[in-house]
Amino acid sequence: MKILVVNAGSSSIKYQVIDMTDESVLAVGLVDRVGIPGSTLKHEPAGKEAVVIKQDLPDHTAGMELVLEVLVNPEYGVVKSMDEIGAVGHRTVHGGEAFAQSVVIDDEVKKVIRDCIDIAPLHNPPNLMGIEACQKLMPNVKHVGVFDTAFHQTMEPANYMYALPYEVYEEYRVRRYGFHGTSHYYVSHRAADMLGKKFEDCKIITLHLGNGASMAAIKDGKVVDTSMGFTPLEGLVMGTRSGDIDPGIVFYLMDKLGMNPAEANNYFNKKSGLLGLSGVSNDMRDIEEAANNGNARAQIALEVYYNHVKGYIGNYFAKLNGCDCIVFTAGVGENGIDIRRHICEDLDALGIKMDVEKNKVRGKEVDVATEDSRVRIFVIPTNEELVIARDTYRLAK
Ligand SMILES: Nc1ncnc2c1ncn2[C@@H]1O[C@H](COP(=O)(O)OP(=O)(O)O)[C@@H](O)[C@H]1O
Ligand SMILES: CC(=O)OP(=O)(O)O
Ligand SMILES: [Mg+2]
Repeated sequence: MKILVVNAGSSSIKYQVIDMTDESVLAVGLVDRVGIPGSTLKHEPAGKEAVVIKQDLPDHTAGMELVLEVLVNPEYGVVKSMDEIGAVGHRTVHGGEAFAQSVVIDDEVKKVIRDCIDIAPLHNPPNLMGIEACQKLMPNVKHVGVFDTAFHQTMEPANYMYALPYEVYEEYRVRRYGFHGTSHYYVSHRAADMLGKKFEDCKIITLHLGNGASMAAIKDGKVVDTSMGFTPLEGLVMGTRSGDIDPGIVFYLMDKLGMNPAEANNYFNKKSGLLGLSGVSNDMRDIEEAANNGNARAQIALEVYYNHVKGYIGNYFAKLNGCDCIVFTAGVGENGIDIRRHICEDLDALGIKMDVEKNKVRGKEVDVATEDSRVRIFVIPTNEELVIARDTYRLAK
């Protein structure tokens, strides 16, 4: 069976077609600037040259229509007709407490995703648009929702409850959920393989450092804690998100800058983080370049970034009572050689010692710890699409 995997963001649609007979990737693609003039689709069929199509796409349905056209194109398509696609797997960010597993999407499931829009305003609306566009265009196949929150549902109340009046948990489900679960799941299982141990016997700290960034502490096959919380705003410094701050700042700046709640939400989610601190960019490569050229704000942005990550390593070390390995993944984690080096600097008291020569790698599964490091340091490229395809296949076949 061939599976279409869809990750619909607010102005983008990422997709892959995976043949489950051997899990080979037949095509990957990205539709950019959905709903913004100047939309483009970049389609990369395996073993062939990439195709770029420029065509304005007013909404996600128009974007998905173009994707489906491209997939069956006689020249650069990867299937003869859409009948060859057996099921569609959708990355879905917030599933609240409803899903600890992936599910076949029906009206009930869509209602839960809709109900969570309030608490995932950046992610759930485009996810839902992607699902509805695909259901309209492919009504006869199963659509499976794979939730960022699912893997973290093993957390105990000690780690998922906030010290707020208990009623807000009961009435509004205000608690910590955690995100990027599909990625933490994938890399932690790969890490157990690299350790040569059963997943259930490992203590693992995973660092998903992308544009959005989060960490997880995993023990006995369960997530003990993770850095994102009620929304994907908590935790590490991200491209445009502040991560942990004193919540008092929110009220103070709402007053000083005259922001209403929606404006404040936008401020801490989209104008903060590396972008806000540096004034340069949300992209880590730009920040590093600016810092190397002497930009003091970019340098501070990097130092704050490292500091948050180091803090969580210590936090999770304590919560796990030690750890077998830490795992770097996602765009920055897989490629940021200097970033990884700075994060691991002066952690030898915890038994974390990096071999800086071995660390000079990008996008490969490697152990970059010294021989005598008590804790292994793995670089593991994440593969959320493969996890989504596997779950979709399991539920659809
Ligand atoms: N060679 C590199 N060095 C440092 N950071 C990198 C490198 N390549 C990519 N990145 C960073 O990875 C981030 C994007 O990560 P990614 O996991 O693709 O994000 P997302 O999926 O959240 O869009 C960007 O900040 C980008 O700068
Ligand atoms: C949940 C989340 O932060 O996702 P992303 O990194 O794709 O923004
Ligand atoms: Mg990502």
